[in-house]
Amino acid sequence: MRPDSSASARYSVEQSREARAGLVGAQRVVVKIGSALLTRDGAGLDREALAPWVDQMNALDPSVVVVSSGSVAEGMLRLGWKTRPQQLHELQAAAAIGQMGLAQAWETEFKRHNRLTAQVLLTHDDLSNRRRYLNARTTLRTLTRLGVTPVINENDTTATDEIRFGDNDRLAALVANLVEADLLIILTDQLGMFTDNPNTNPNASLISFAHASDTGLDAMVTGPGGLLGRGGMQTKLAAARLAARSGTSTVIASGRVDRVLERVLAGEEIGSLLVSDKERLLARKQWLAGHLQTRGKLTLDAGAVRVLVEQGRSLLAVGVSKVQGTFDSGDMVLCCNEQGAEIARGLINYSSAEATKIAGHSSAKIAELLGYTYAPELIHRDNLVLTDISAQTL
Ligand SMILES: Nc1ncnc2c1ncn2[C@@H]1O[C@H](COP(=O)(O)OP(=O)(O)O)[C@@H](O)[C@H]1O
Ligand SMILES: N[C@@H](CCC(=O)OP(=O)(O)O)C(=O)O
Repeated sequence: MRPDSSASARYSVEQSREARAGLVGAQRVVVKIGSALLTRDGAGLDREALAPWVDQMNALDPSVVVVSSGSVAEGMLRLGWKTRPQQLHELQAAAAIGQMGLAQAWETEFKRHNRLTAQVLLTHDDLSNRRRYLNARTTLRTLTRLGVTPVINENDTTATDEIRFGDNDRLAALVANLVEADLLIILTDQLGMFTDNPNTNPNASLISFAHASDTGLDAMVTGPGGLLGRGGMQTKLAAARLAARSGTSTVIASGRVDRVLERVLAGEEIGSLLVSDKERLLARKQWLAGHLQTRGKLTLDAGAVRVLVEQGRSLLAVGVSKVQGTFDSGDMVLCCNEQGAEIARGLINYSSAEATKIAGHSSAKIAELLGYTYAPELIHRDNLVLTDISAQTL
Protein backbone atom coordinates (compact mmCIF):
# COMPACT_ATOMS: atom_id res chain seq x y z
CA MET A 1 0.00 0.00 0.00
CA ARG A 2 1.17 3.63 0.03
CA PRO A 3 3.64 3.62 2.91
CA ASP A 4 4.84 7.18 2.55
CA SER A 5 1.60 8.82 1.45
CA SER A 6 0.60 9.94 4.93
CA ALA A 7 -2.73 11.69 4.72
CA SER A 8 -1.27 14.37 6.98
CA ALA A 9 1.05 15.42 4.16
CA ARG A 10 -1.99 17.09 2.58
CA TYR A 11 -2.70 19.22 5.63
CA SER A 12 -0.65 22.13 6.87
CA VAL A 13 1.18 22.08 10.19
CA GLU A 14 -0.88 25.11 11.29
CA GLN A 15 -4.14 23.29 10.54
CA SER A 16 -3.07 20.36 12.65
CA ARG A 17 -1.71 22.55 15.47
CA GLU A 18 -4.86 24.65 15.61
CA ALA A 19 -7.05 21.55 15.75
CA ARG A 20 -4.94 20.08 18.57
CA ALA A 21 -5.14 23.32 20.50
CA GLY A 22 -8.93 23.14 20.11
CA LEU A 23 -8.98 19.94 22.17
CA VAL A 24 -7.76 21.71 25.28
CA GLY A 25 -11.12 23.04 26.45
CA ALA A 26 -13.03 19.77 25.90
CA GLN A 27 -15.83 19.47 28.47
CA ARG A 28 -17.45 16.17 27.59
CA VAL A 29 -15.31 13.28 26.42
CA VAL A 30 -16.21 9.74 25.42
CA VAL A 31 -13.34 7.28 25.90
CA LYS A 32 -13.65 3.93 24.11
CA ILE A 33 -11.38 1.11 25.18
CA GLY A 34 -11.17 -1.89 22.87
CA SER A 35 -10.69 -5.58 23.61
CA ALA A 36 -7.27 -5.52 21.96
CA LEU A 37 -6.10 -3.24 24.74
CA LEU A 38 -8.17 -4.34 27.68
CA THR A 39 -7.51 -8.05 27.44
CA ARG A 40 -4.30 -9.95 27.26
CA ASP A 41 -4.69 -11.82 23.99
CA GLY A 42 -7.78 -13.61 25.17
CA ALA A 43 -6.53 -14.22 28.70
CA GLY A 44 -9.33 -12.15 30.22
CA LEU A 45 -9.22 -8.59 31.49
CA ASP A 46 -5.90 -6.89 32.11
CA ARG A 47 -6.99 -5.36 35.41
CA GLU A 48 -3.64 -3.65 35.98
CA ALA A 49 -4.04 -1.75 32.71
CA LEU A 50 -7.25 -0.14 33.97
CA ALA A 51 -5.69 1.68 36.91
CA PRO A 52 -3.71 4.35 35.02
CA TRP A 53 -6.65 5.20 32.73
CA VAL A 54 -8.94 5.55 35.72
CA ASP A 55 -6.35 7.72 37.52
CA GLN A 56 -6.21 10.00 34.48
CA MET A 57 -9.99 10.13 34.06
CA ASN A 58 -10.32 11.04 37.71
CA ALA A 59 -7.76 13.81 37.42
CA LEU A 60 -9.30 15.35 34.32
CA ASP A 61 -11.73 18.23 34.38
CA PRO A 62 -14.09 17.01 31.68
CA SER A 63 -16.89 14.59 32.45
CA VAL A 64 -15.93 11.28 30.94
CA VAL A 65 -18.19 8.57 29.57
CA VAL A 66 -16.45 5.21 29.14
CA VAL A 67 -17.34 2.73 26.41
CA SER A 68 -15.63 -0.50 27.37
CA SER A 69 -15.32 -3.74 25.42
CA GLY A 70 -13.97 -6.89 27.00
CA SER A 71 -17.03 -8.81 28.18
CA VAL A 72 -16.65 -11.60 25.62
CA ALA A 73 -12.93 -12.02 26.38
CA GLU A 74 -13.53 -12.12 30.14
CA GLY A 75 -16.46 -14.52 29.69
CA MET A 76 -14.29 -16.81 27.56
CA LEU A 77 -11.66 -16.87 30.28
CA ARG A 78 -14.22 -17.71 32.96
CA LEU A 79 -15.65 -20.50 30.78
CA GLY A 80 -12.21 -21.83 29.88
CA TRP A 81 -12.83 -21.25 26.16
CA LYS A 82 -9.69 -20.73 24.09
CA THR A 83 -11.24 -19.51 20.85
CA ARG A 84 -13.94 -16.93 20.23
CA PRO A 85 -17.22 -18.79 19.58
CA GLN A 86 -18.93 -18.41 16.20
CA GLN A 87 -22.48 -18.94 17.39
CA LEU A 88 -24.31 -15.79 18.43
CA HIS A 89 -25.92 -17.40 21.51
CA GLU A 90 -22.52 -18.61 22.76
CA LEU A 91 -21.08 -15.13 22.29
CA GLN A 92 -24.07 -13.74 24.15
CA ALA A 93 -23.53 -16.19 27.01
CA ALA A 94 -19.82 -15.33 27.20
CA ALA A 95 -20.63 -11.61 27.16
CA ALA A 96 -23.22 -11.98 29.94
CA ILE A 97 -20.73 -13.85 32.13
CA GLY A 98 -17.83 -11.53 31.34
CA GLN A 99 -19.84 -8.36 31.83
CA MET A 100 -19.97 -9.15 35.57
CA GLY A 101 -16.18 -9.02 35.74
CA LEU A 102 -15.94 -6.00 33.46
CA ALA A 103 -18.32 -3.90 35.54
CA GLN A 104 -16.63 -5.05 38.73
CA ALA A 105 -13.16 -4.19 37.43
CA TRP A 106 -14.18 -0.62 36.49
CA GLU A 107 -16.07 -0.17 39.73
CA THR A 108 -13.09 -1.32 41.81
CA GLU A 109 -10.71 1.05 40.06
CA PHE A 110 -12.96 4.10 40.32
CA LYS A 111 -13.72 3.30 43.95
CA ARG A 112 -10.08 4.03 44.81
CA HIS A 113 -10.98 7.65 44.00
CA ASN A 114 -14.33 7.48 45.80
CA ARG A 115 -16.10 7.72 42.47
CA LEU A 116 -19.25 5.86 41.58
CA THR A 117 -19.66 4.09 38.26
CA ALA A 118 -22.86 3.09 36.47
CA GLN A 119 -23.31 0.19 34.07
CA VAL A 120 -25.20 1.13 30.90
CA LEU A 121 -25.89 -1.54 28.30
CA LEU A 122 -27.28 -0.33 24.99
CA THR A 123 -28.54 -1.81 21.75
CA HIS A 124 -29.03 -0.17 18.41
CA ASP A 125 -32.77 -0.04 19.05
CA ASP A 126 -32.19 2.13 22.10
CA LEU A 127 -30.69 4.87 19.99
CA SER A 128 -32.85 4.65 16.88
CA ASN A 129 -36.13 4.91 18.79
CA ARG A 130 -36.67 8.57 19.69
CA ARG A 131 -38.25 7.99 23.08
CA ARG A 132 -35.48 5.59 24.15
CA TYR A 133 -32.88 7.91 22.64
CA LEU A 134 -34.09 10.76 24.83
CA ASN A 135 -34.28 8.48 27.87
CA ALA A 136 -30.73 7.24 27.34
CA ARG A 137 -29.56 10.79 26.81
CA THR A 138 -31.25 12.09 29.96
CA THR A 139 -29.95 9.21 32.06
CA LEU A 140 -26.37 9.71 30.85
CA ARG A 141 -26.59 13.45 31.46
CA THR A 142 -28.00 12.87 34.93
CA LEU A 143 -25.22 10.43 35.75
CA THR A 144 -22.49 12.82 34.66
CA ARG A 145 -24.19 15.68 36.52
CA LEU A 146 -24.08 13.52 39.65
CA GLY A 147 -20.36 12.97 39.14
CA VAL A 148 -20.87 9.29 38.30
CA THR A 149 -18.89 7.74 35.44
CA PRO A 150 -21.06 5.72 33.05
CA VAL A 151 -19.39 2.56 31.72
CA ILE A 152 -21.16 1.52 28.53
CA ASN A 153 -21.09 -1.69 26.53
CA GLU A 154 -23.39 -3.25 23.99
CA ASN A 155 -26.27 -5.19 25.50
CA ASP A 156 -25.17 -8.47 23.95
CA THR A 157 -27.86 -10.50 25.72
CA THR A 158 -30.79 -9.06 23.84
CA ALA A 159 -29.03 -7.92 20.70
CA THR A 160 -29.84 -10.00 17.64
CA ASP A 161 -28.13 -9.49 14.29
CA GLU A 162 -30.57 -6.74 13.34
CA ILE A 163 -30.16 -4.68 16.48
CA ARG A 164 -26.47 -5.22 17.20
CA PHE A 165 -24.03 -2.38 16.92
CA GLY A 166 -21.60 -5.15 16.03
CA ASP A 167 -18.60 -3.23 17.24
CA ASN A 168 -18.04 -0.85 20.07
CA ASP A 169 -16.31 1.74 17.86
CA ARG A 170 -19.69 2.46 16.27
CA LEU A 171 -21.42 2.35 19.65
CA ALA A 172 -18.91 4.86 21.04
CA ALA A 173 -19.55 7.23 18.13
CA LEU A 174 -23.30 7.07 18.70
CA VAL A 175 -22.76 7.68 22.40
CA ALA A 176 -20.62 10.70 21.47
CA ASN A 177 -23.57 11.94 19.36
CA LEU A 178 -25.93 11.19 22.22
CA VAL A 179 -24.08 13.15 24.89
CA GLU A 180 -22.87 15.75 22.38
CA ALA A 181 -19.29 15.02 23.30
CA ASP A 182 -16.59 17.53 22.43
CA LEU A 183 -14.24 14.66 21.71
CA LEU A 184 -14.25 10.92 21.14
CA ILE A 185 -11.02 9.18 22.18
CA ILE A 186 -10.59 5.62 20.91
CA LEU A 187 -7.85 3.81 22.78
CA THR A 188 -6.43 0.76 21.08
CA ASP A 189 -3.24 -1.32 20.84
CA GLN A 190 -1.62 0.79 18.08
CA LEU A 191 -0.23 4.33 18.28
CA GLY A 192 -3.08 5.45 16.06
CA MET A 193 -4.19 5.07 12.47
CA PHE A 194 -1.34 4.20 10.13
CA THR A 195 -1.08 4.42 6.36
CA ASP A 196 -1.29 0.62 6.38
CA ASN A 197 -1.64 -2.11 9.00
CA PRO A 198 1.57 -1.74 11.05
CA ASN A 199 1.35 -5.40 12.07
CA THR A 200 1.98 -6.46 8.51
CA ASN A 201 3.74 -3.44 6.98
CA PRO A 202 6.76 -2.11 8.88
CA ASN A 203 6.92 0.92 6.55
CA ALA A 204 3.48 2.17 7.50
CA SER A 205 3.54 5.65 9.05
CA LEU A 206 1.27 7.27 11.61
CA ILE A 207 -1.39 9.67 10.36
CA SER A 208 -1.37 12.39 12.97
CA PHE A 209 -4.06 14.63 11.45
CA ALA A 210 -6.77 14.33 8.82
CA HIS A 211 -10.35 15.28 8.16
CA ALA A 212 -12.60 12.36 9.07
CA SER A 213 -14.29 12.78 5.69
CA ASP A 214 -10.99 12.33 3.79
CA THR A 215 -11.69 9.51 1.33
CA GLY A 216 -7.94 8.94 0.96
CA LEU A 217 -8.05 7.18 4.33
CA ASP A 218 -10.27 4.33 3.19
CA ALA A 219 -7.56 2.41 1.34
CA MET A 220 -5.26 2.61 4.37
CA VAL A 221 -7.47 0.82 6.88
CA THR A 222 -8.46 -2.34 5.07
CA GLY A 223 -6.47 -4.70 7.31
CA PRO A 224 -8.35 -6.90 9.81
CA GLY A 225 -8.38 -6.27 13.57
CA GLY A 226 -6.51 -8.28 16.17
CA LEU A 227 -7.34 -11.57 17.84
CA LEU A 228 -10.26 -10.26 19.86
CA GLY A 229 -11.00 -6.87 18.35
CA ARG A 230 -13.83 -6.77 15.85
CA GLY A 231 -13.24 -4.32 13.07
CA GLY A 232 -9.64 -3.10 13.14
CA MET A 233 -9.09 0.47 11.92
CA GLN A 234 -11.94 0.30 9.43
CA THR A 235 -14.58 0.55 12.14
CA LYS A 236 -12.58 3.25 13.91
CA LEU A 237 -12.58 5.36 10.76
CA ALA A 238 -16.31 4.71 10.34
CA ALA A 239 -16.81 5.73 13.98
CA ALA A 240 -14.85 8.96 13.46
CA ARG A 241 -17.09 9.76 10.49
CA LEU A 242 -20.21 9.02 12.48
CA ALA A 243 -19.01 11.23 15.34
CA ALA A 244 -18.13 13.95 12.81
CA ARG A 245 -21.76 14.05 11.66
CA SER A 246 -22.62 15.77 14.91
CA GLY A 247 -19.46 17.84 14.89
CA THR A 248 -17.38 15.67 17.27
CA SER A 249 -13.71 15.07 16.45
CA THR A 250 -11.97 11.78 17.23
CA VAL A 251 -8.49 10.89 18.47
CA ILE A 252 -7.33 7.30 17.96
CA ALA A 253 -4.38 6.59 20.24
CA SER A 254 -2.59 3.85 22.09
CA GLY A 255 -3.82 3.16 25.60
CA ARG A 256 -0.31 1.98 26.46
CA VAL A 257 1.26 5.40 26.06
CA ASP A 258 2.01 7.09 29.38
CA ARG A 259 -0.68 9.65 30.45
CA VAL A 260 -2.33 9.33 27.05
CA LEU A 261 -5.66 10.94 28.01
CA GLU A 262 -4.04 13.87 29.78
CA ARG A 263 -1.75 14.46 26.84
CA VAL A 264 -4.50 14.30 24.21
CA LEU A 265 -6.53 16.80 26.21
CA ALA A 266 -3.49 19.03 26.65
CA GLY A 267 -3.37 19.35 22.85
CA GLU A 268 -0.20 17.30 22.49
CA GLU A 269 0.37 15.72 19.08
CA ILE A 270 -0.30 12.15 20.01
CA GLY A 271 -2.23 9.48 18.09
CA SER A 272 -4.39 10.33 15.06
CA LEU A 273 -6.73 13.29 15.20
CA LEU A 274 -9.63 13.00 12.76
CA VAL A 275 -11.54 16.25 12.77
CA SER A 276 -15.10 17.00 11.87
CA ASP A 277 -15.74 19.60 9.17
CA LYS A 278 -18.82 20.81 10.99
CA GLU A 279 -19.42 23.03 13.98
CA ARG A 280 -20.93 20.85 16.72
CA LEU A 281 -24.17 22.57 17.62
CA LEU A 282 -24.89 23.45 14.02
CA ALA A 283 -24.45 19.81 13.03
CA ARG A 284 -26.96 18.66 15.63
CA LYS A 285 -29.45 21.32 14.61
CA GLN A 286 -29.10 20.30 10.97
CA TRP A 287 -29.82 16.72 11.96
CA LEU A 288 -32.87 17.82 13.92
CA ALA A 289 -34.11 20.03 11.10
CA GLY A 290 -33.72 17.53 8.34
CA HIS A 291 -34.16 14.04 9.59
CA LEU A 292 -37.34 13.56 11.52
CA GLN A 293 -40.99 13.54 10.57
CA THR A 294 -43.19 15.92 12.52
CA ARG A 295 -46.08 14.39 14.48
CA GLY A 296 -47.86 17.38 15.95
CA LYS A 297 -48.14 21.11 16.23
CA LEU A 298 -47.92 23.53 19.15
CA THR A 299 -49.20 27.10 18.99
CA LEU A 300 -46.99 29.48 20.95
CA ASP A 301 -48.03 32.81 22.42
CA ALA A 302 -46.09 35.93 21.42
CA GLY A 303 -43.92 35.85 24.57
CA ALA A 304 -42.80 32.28 23.95
CA VAL A 305 -42.00 33.07 20.31
CA ARG A 306 -39.84 35.96 21.47
CA VAL A 307 -37.77 34.00 24.01
CA LEU A 308 -37.23 31.16 21.56
CA VAL A 309 -36.24 33.39 18.68
CA GLU A 310 -34.41 36.20 20.42
CA GLN A 311 -32.86 34.41 23.38
CA GLY A 312 -32.52 30.83 22.10
CA ARG A 313 -34.32 29.53 25.21
CA SER A 314 -36.13 26.24 25.82
CA LEU A 315 -39.88 26.04 25.27
CA LEU A 316 -41.90 25.89 28.48
CA ALA A 317 -45.50 24.69 28.68
CA VAL A 318 -46.64 28.08 29.94
CA GLY A 319 -46.05 29.61 26.49
CA VAL A 320 -48.18 27.06 24.62
CA SER A 321 -51.80 27.94 23.86
CA LYS A 322 -52.83 24.99 21.68
CA VAL A 323 -51.70 21.37 21.11
CA GLN A 324 -52.63 19.55 17.89
CA GLY A 325 -51.90 16.04 16.64
CA THR A 326 -51.15 12.75 18.40
CA PHE A 327 -47.58 12.29 19.45
CA ASP A 328 -45.39 10.57 21.98
CA SER A 329 -42.63 12.01 24.08
CA GLY A 330 -39.50 12.12 21.94
CA ASP A 331 -41.45 12.91 18.75
CA MET A 332 -40.69 15.89 16.57
CA VAL A 333 -43.34 18.64 16.69
CA LEU A 334 -43.77 21.97 14.95
CA CYS A 335 -43.88 25.19 16.96
CA CYS A 336 -45.99 27.89 15.30
CA ASN A 337 -46.88 31.47 16.17
CA GLU A 338 -50.49 32.57 16.65
CA GLN A 339 -50.73 33.36 12.93
CA GLY A 340 -49.85 29.73 12.10
CA ALA A 341 -46.31 30.38 10.78
CA GLU A 342 -43.67 27.81 11.70
CA ILE A 343 -41.09 29.22 14.11
CA ALA A 344 -39.21 26.14 15.20
CA ARG A 345 -39.37 22.38 15.47
CA GLY A 346 -38.04 20.11 18.15
CA LEU A 347 -38.16 16.88 20.11
CA ILE A 348 -40.85 17.18 22.77
CA ASN A 349 -40.48 15.74 26.26
CA TYR A 350 -44.20 15.00 26.74
CA SER A 351 -46.91 13.13 24.76
CA SER A 352 -49.82 15.02 23.16
CA ALA A 353 -52.15 13.95 26.00
CA GLU A 354 -49.69 15.21 28.60
CA ALA A 355 -48.87 18.39 26.67
CA THR A 356 -52.61 19.20 26.41
CA LYS A 357 -52.92 18.96 30.19
CA ILE A 358 -49.92 21.13 31.02
CA ALA A 359 -50.18 23.71 28.18
CA GLY A 360 -50.48 27.23 29.58
CA HIS A 361 -49.20 26.19 33.01
CA SER A 362 -45.89 26.89 34.69
CA SER A 363 -43.28 24.12 34.97
CA ALA A 364 -43.78 24.06 38.74
CA LYS A 365 -47.35 22.80 38.19
CA ILE A 366 -46.43 19.84 35.97
CA ALA A 367 -46.07 17.41 38.88
CA GLU A 368 -49.45 18.44 40.28
CA LEU A 369 -51.20 18.18 36.90
CA LEU A 370 -49.67 14.89 35.75
CA GLY A 371 -48.53 13.27 38.99
CA TYR A 372 -44.95 13.16 37.65
CA THR A 373 -42.51 15.20 35.58
CA TYR A 374 -40.04 14.18 32.87
CA ALA A 375 -38.36 17.56 32.56
CA PRO A 376 -39.17 21.19 33.37
CA GLU A 377 -39.11 22.10 29.65
CA LEU A 378 -41.60 21.00 27.04
CA ILE A 379 -38.76 21.11 24.51
CA HIS A 380 -35.19 21.62 25.66
CA ARG A 381 -33.25 24.21 23.64
CA ASP A 382 -30.68 21.58 22.59
CA ASN A 383 -33.52 19.66 20.94
CA LEU A 384 -35.04 22.72 19.28
CA VAL A 385 -34.17 24.28 15.96
CA LEU A 386 -35.46 27.57 14.62
CA THR A 387 -36.83 27.01 11.15
CA ASP A 388 -38.31 30.23 9.90
CA ILE A 389 -35.67 32.75 8.83
CA SER A 390 -38.06 35.71 8.71
CA ALA A 391 -39.31 34.88 12.23
CA GLN A 392 -35.75 35.00 13.49
CA THR A 393 -35.62 38.71 12.75
CA LEU A 394 -38.88 39.50 14.54
N1 LIG B 1 -4.11 1.34 8.99
C1 LIG B 1 -4.06 0.74 10.19
N2 LIG B 1 -3.48 1.38 11.25
C2 LIG B 1 -3.43 0.82 12.48
N3 LIG B 1 -3.93 -0.41 12.75
C3 LIG B 1 -4.54 -1.10 11.75
C4 LIG B 1 -4.62 -0.56 10.42
N4 LIG B 1 -5.27 -1.46 9.65
C5 LIG B 1 -5.57 -2.51 10.43
N5 LIG B 1 -5.13 -2.33 11.70
C6 LIG B 1 -5.32 -3.30 12.80
O1 LIG B 1 -6.32 -2.84 13.69
C7 LIG B 1 -6.01 -3.34 15.01
C8 LIG B 1 -6.82 -2.59 16.05
O2 LIG B 1 -8.16 -2.93 15.87
P1 LIG B 1 -8.92 -3.94 16.84
O3 LIG B 1 -8.11 -5.18 17.01
O4 LIG B 1 -10.33 -4.06 16.37
O5 LIG B 1 -8.82 -3.11 18.19
P2 LIG B 1 -9.81 -2.77 19.36
O6 LIG B 1 -10.05 -4.04 20.10
O7 LIG B 1 -9.01 -1.77 20.15
O8 LIG B 1 -11.06 -2.20 18.77
C9 LIG B 1 -4.53 -3.16 15.09
O9 LIG B 1 -3.93 -3.96 16.06
C10 LIG B 1 -4.07 -3.50 13.67
O10 LIG B 1 -3.74 -4.86 13.56
N1 LIG C 1 -19.60 -6.24 23.58
C1 LIG C 1 -18.38 -6.82 23.11
C2 LIG C 1 -17.77 -5.78 22.19
C3 LIG C 1 -16.71 -6.33 21.30
C4 LIG C 1 -16.05 -5.23 20.48
O1 LIG C 1 -16.65 -4.39 19.83
O2 LIG C 1 -14.72 -5.23 20.62
P1 LIG C 1 -13.70 -4.10 20.11
O3 LIG C 1 -13.74 -4.03 18.62
O4 LIG C 1 -12.43 -4.58 20.64
O5 LIG C 1 -14.11 -2.82 20.74
C5 LIG C 1 -17.45 -7.13 24.28
O6 LIG C 1 -17.49 -6.42 25.30
O7 LIG C 1 -16.68 -8.08 24.19
